[in-house]
Amino acid sequence: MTLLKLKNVIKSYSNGVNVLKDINFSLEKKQCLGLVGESGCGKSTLARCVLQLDNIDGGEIQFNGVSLQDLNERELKPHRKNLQAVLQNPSSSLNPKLKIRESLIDPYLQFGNQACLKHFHYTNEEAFVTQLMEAVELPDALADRYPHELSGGQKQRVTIARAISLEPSLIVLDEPTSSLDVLSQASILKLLTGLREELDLSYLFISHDLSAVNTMSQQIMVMRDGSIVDHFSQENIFSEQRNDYTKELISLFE
Ligand SMILES: Nc1ncnc2c1ncn2[C@@H]1O[C@H](COP(=O)(O)OP(=O)(O)OP(=O)(O)O)[C@@H](O)[C@H]1O
Repeated sequence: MTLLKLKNVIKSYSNGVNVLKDINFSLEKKQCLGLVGESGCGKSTLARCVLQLDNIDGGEIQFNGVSLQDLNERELKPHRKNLQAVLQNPSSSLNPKLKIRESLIDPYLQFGNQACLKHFHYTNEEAFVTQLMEAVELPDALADRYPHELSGGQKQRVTIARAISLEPSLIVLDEPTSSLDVLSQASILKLLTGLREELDLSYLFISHDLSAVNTMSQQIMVMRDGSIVDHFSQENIFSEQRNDYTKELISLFE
């Protein structure tokens, strides 16, 4: 079943840059759709538009069968709990003044009454935080620390725990590992794959790194200058039919 569908999406910035040019794709439930492209091609803009943090200038963004682009903030609220993000820099995603446990409980306090949780169970704040820390394989004791007392990889695990806490249908992963060292990158990608299967999540996984996208995604799209120039199933990545730009990206990781 289709979870997210973009139809003829266009977006320009006020400086006249046409960042998104007629974007069309669908993301099926419980799948990971990878989006790869070089710096400046429009990936983060697309992420912000899908997350309803930025408006589009034309086209349609359907999420769970509902067109989101014309909804006001009050109408969007029930969809926001199902639409979460893990971004590049975990330090800027976490409030430095809040202990980890306070950051982890915050989404539940905002949206909990609308959440229909199947995997996590809310009995009290402490037990809920313990379940989340366990899910992202972090020691419970770290929940009483502040973000600056954690490593980059640990902080990213916390932002993942926050993102999964309401069991959303979609998580937009925008370069989730690019601020981490190679070992932490691999373990975060493994963790994300496990969580997707365990919690029936869907991911839009955005990266400049085709190798990372290839390990995570069932479907892969290649973006260049604001357009999707190639779109294929992961098993067809090495097919002769790939376009020249995709082949160029492949040659970088072979
Ligand atoms: N708020 C803005 N106002 C004007 N132009 C912008 C704005 N945000 C991004 N741009 C421009 O839009 C284009 C796409 O930017 P975007 O951040 O979406 O690219 P990206 O593929 O995510 O790049 P990176 O991988 O470096 O983050 C760039 O030319 C950028 O300079």
